[in-house]
Amino acid sequence: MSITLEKLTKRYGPTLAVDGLDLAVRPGRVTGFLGPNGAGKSTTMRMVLGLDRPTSGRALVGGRAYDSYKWPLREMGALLEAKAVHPGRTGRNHLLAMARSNAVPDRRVDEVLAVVGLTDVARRRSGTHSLGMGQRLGIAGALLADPPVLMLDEPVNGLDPDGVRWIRGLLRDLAAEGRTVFVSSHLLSEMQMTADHLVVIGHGKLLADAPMTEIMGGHATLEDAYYELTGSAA
Ligand SMILES: Nc1ncnc2c1ncn2[C@@H]1O[C@H](COP(=O)(O)OP(=O)(O)OP(=O)(O)O)[C@@H](O)[C@H]1O
Repeated sequence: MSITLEKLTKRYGPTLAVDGLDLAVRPGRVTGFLGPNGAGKSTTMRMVLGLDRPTSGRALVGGRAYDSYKWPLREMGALLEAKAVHPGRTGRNHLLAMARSNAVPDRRVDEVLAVVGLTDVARRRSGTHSLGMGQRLGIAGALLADPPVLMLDEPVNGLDPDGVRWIRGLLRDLAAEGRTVFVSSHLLSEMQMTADHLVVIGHGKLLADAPMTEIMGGHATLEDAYYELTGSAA
C-alpha cells in the first residue's frame, strides 16, 4: 500500500506551503522526507492524514483519502510532531481509547506498550512523561492497529542515543516486513543510516525523489548531498 500525492498544493494566504507535489511513497523501504524548516513537510503530512485540506490536488493512502476509511488506523499509523495526548490521561488509557475507536482488541495495547518499552510507565498520567516517553507513546499509537503504512514526523526528536538506535531498528524492521515507512527528520547522519530512499522538498517543491545511493552520488555524507540539493549554504 502506497501514499500518493497528486499535484498536492496548499496555500496559506500569500504563502505557498506545498507547491504541486507529485509523489508515490512505496512499500518495503524506508523513505526519508527531508527539507529545511518551513519547506512544507508537516503540512504535507497533515494533508495525507486529512487534518488539513489541500488548496488543490490530492493526497491518498492506498488509493483513497485517509479519512474515507472506516478504521483508518488499520490502514496507516501516524506520529505528528506535536502529538496531542490529554496530560491527565494515562498512556495506557489513551491507547485503549484509540484501539476501541478502530475496533482493535484491548490486548493489542499491552503488546505495543511492550514494543515501545513503556510497559512500566503506561499507568502514569501522560503529563508526567518525558519528551522521549511521549514520542514512544506516539509510536505505540501508530503501531496499534498493525497498519501496512507508517508515517512519522520527526520520530527521533527527544530520544536519547538508545532510543535513536531503537527507532532506526524498528523502522528498518517495519520496511523489511513489506510496510511503507515515510519518516521526516532533520538529523541527516541518522537518516543516512536509516533510509533506503529519499524525498527532498524546498519551498513546497519537489527537489529529489530517488534512492539513497543515487542521492549520495559521489558525496562523502548525506549532509554534503543535501546542501547541494537544497542550496542551503554549509
Ligand atoms: N496553519 C498555518 N497557517 C499559516 N501558515 C502556515 C500554517 N502551517 C504552516 N504554515 C506555513 O507553511 C510553510 C510550511 O510549513 P511546514 O510546517 O509544513 O514546514 P516543515 O517543512 O514541516 O518545517 P519544519 O522543518 O520547521 O517542521 C511555512 O512557511 C509555514 O510558516
